[in-house]
Amino acid sequence: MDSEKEEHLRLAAIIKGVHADLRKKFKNGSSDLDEIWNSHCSDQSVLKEYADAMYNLSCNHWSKLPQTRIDWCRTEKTCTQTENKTSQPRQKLLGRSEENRKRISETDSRAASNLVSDVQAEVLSTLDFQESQIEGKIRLLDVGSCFNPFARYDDFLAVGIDIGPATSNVLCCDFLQLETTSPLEIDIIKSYLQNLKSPVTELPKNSFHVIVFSLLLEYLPSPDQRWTCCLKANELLDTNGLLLIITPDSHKQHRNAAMIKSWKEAIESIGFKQWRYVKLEHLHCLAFRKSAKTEELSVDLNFPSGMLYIPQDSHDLSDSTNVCEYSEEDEKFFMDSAGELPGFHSFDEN
Ligand SMILES: C[S@@+](CC[C@H](N)C(=O)[O-])C[C@H]1O[C@@H](n2cnc3c(N)ncnc32)[C@H](O)[C@@H]1O
Repeated sequence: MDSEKEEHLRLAAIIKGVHADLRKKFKNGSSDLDEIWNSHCSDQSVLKEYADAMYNLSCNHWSKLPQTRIDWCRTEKTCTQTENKTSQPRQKLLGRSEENRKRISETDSRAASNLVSDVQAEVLSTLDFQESQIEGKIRLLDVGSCFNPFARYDDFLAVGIDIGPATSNVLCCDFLQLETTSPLEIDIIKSYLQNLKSPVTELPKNSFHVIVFSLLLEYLPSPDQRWTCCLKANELLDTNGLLLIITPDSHKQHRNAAMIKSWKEAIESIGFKQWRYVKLEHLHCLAFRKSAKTEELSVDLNFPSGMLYIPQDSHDLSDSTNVCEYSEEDEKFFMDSAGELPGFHSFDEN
């Protein structure tokens, strides 16, 4: 095994170990979820080791994958309109009305990927847009940001938050504990966000055009925590804002289709409409548009939390006492990701 492959395995083991350890503690039920979570968030050595491993994997290993999750978030029709051949400013895409959503979805299914074709650009140019435009940069909150990969793009005023930041441009914040406060006037939001300091304990409602959960939800051991994150995203998004969820899955699309359907149903029940869905080789990428405020909804907001399940939730870890067991899903994601690296074939070929 060459040294690059060994290093990938070492880093992947750190990530998988933290996920598996949290899941095991949660399933053992020896202490309650809040206690497990608070103790995890105060374990600086584990958070730092995880952050360094994730940063290293993302920048030195996975960035070689043909299409990364960050590219997907930035791509045309997801968030911004790169290489736009239309006369519409890119920010206007976020203000698209629900009427246009259907027409654009048809284009999406034809495209099946995020490639910007002339045909799509033509279709986009014929669309009318809502009056409301976004002035200035797109305000983007990257939850579980690790190293703020969006900071280097001029399109965004990117706020990266994480319980264990890997870089200094990410603010310390536990999204699960974050309080949402009254909305701010539009002309002061920008300077408010630019002047945030660690630790961030509160953010004003309706402040963001885009919220990103990239590989965040599967870090959390309980569906209730995933649910809390989605409810909070609704509160922090402006009307028509986008919630982008990226979750790993190296299986073919149909394998976890029921899970994705369940997520869609759950998230749509709290004031979102699915805007876009793409299955990349190793990832599901989902975009939801905020269509209503949670306080305007009559549904029981605690009802569908179990619908935000992941396959790992149902794995039985009860027999494992000291050893952290990795789920099949974790294993496949990391193996396949490494398999994409230049010079790698498969970990099975030893
Ligand atoms: C798998 S990493 C993903 C990092 C980055 N988003 C990416 O796509 O490469 C998950 C990140 O979520 C962070 N995280 C988990 N729970 C969090 C929470 N409640 N609030 C803020 N960050 C959290 C972890 O510390 C970790 O950095």
